[in-house]
Amino acid sequence: MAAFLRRVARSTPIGFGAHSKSSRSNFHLPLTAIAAISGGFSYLYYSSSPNLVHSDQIGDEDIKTKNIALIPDKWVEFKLQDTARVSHDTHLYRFSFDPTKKLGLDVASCILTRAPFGQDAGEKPKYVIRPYTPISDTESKGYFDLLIKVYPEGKMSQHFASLKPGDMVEVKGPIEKFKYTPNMKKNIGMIAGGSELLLCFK
Ligand SMILES: Cc1cc2nc3c(=O)[nH]c(=O)nc-3n(C[C@H](O)[C@H](O)[C@H](O)COP(=O)(O)OP(=O)(O)OC[C@H]3O[C@@H](n4cnc5c(N)ncnc54)[C@H](O)[C@@H]3O)c2cc1C
Repeated sequence: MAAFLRRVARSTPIGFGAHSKSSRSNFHLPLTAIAAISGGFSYLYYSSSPNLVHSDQIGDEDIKTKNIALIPDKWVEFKLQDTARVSHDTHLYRFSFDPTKKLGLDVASCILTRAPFGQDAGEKPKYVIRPYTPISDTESKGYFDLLIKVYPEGKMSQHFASLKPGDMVEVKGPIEKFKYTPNMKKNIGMIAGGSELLLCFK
């Protein structure tokens, strides 16, 4: 991981090699996008009616006008374009959508992902839901990247590990953890541990 972070700091491209030979599939990890602010998310399981749309079929005119792929109150399906192994237990996942749109996530916000996970007593589908923080530039159009550590018995991370290019993942967001605006504070200190990040402003 240390070597990976050094590469990130130098903005060295990491290739999606496993499924794509195109040099266009290389990508850069912007240092500014590493921050993940946590808090308040417990492990989530939902037994809910699907409120689902595909990212190419977004009908809301306002969302279309803003060229944003996410819809705050709906689960949107995104297609997995490619994956790349970063370490023995950590993988990059690139999801693609309309190349004229941005994902619609600000720095220090995250998304929710969900995957089917059995059935409840009434035989309705249950879902496992987990938050993730895309590491791609918030200005990127047509794709976003997740960096995910796969746990041996992790419900969602094992689901991610099983995905193949072309598979769909349901995403909801943005979940705004902190509204950051450029130059809002003179100094920002950060203390990071796992996915937790404590911000100190002055
Ligand atoms: C705001 C936010 C942003 C985040 N962003 C990211 C991100 O960008 N990338 C990322 O990788 N993670 C991120 N996380 C963490 C992520 O949401 C999940 O918590 C993580 O992926 C693990 O989920 P899981 O379903 O795979 O594991 P879980 O099923 O929740 O398991 C968690 C742990 O318990 C262990 N476990 C599970 N079942 C058992 C069992 N029966 N017996 C013993 N041990 C067991 C698992 O092995 C694992 O170690 C973020 C979290 C937050 C709060």
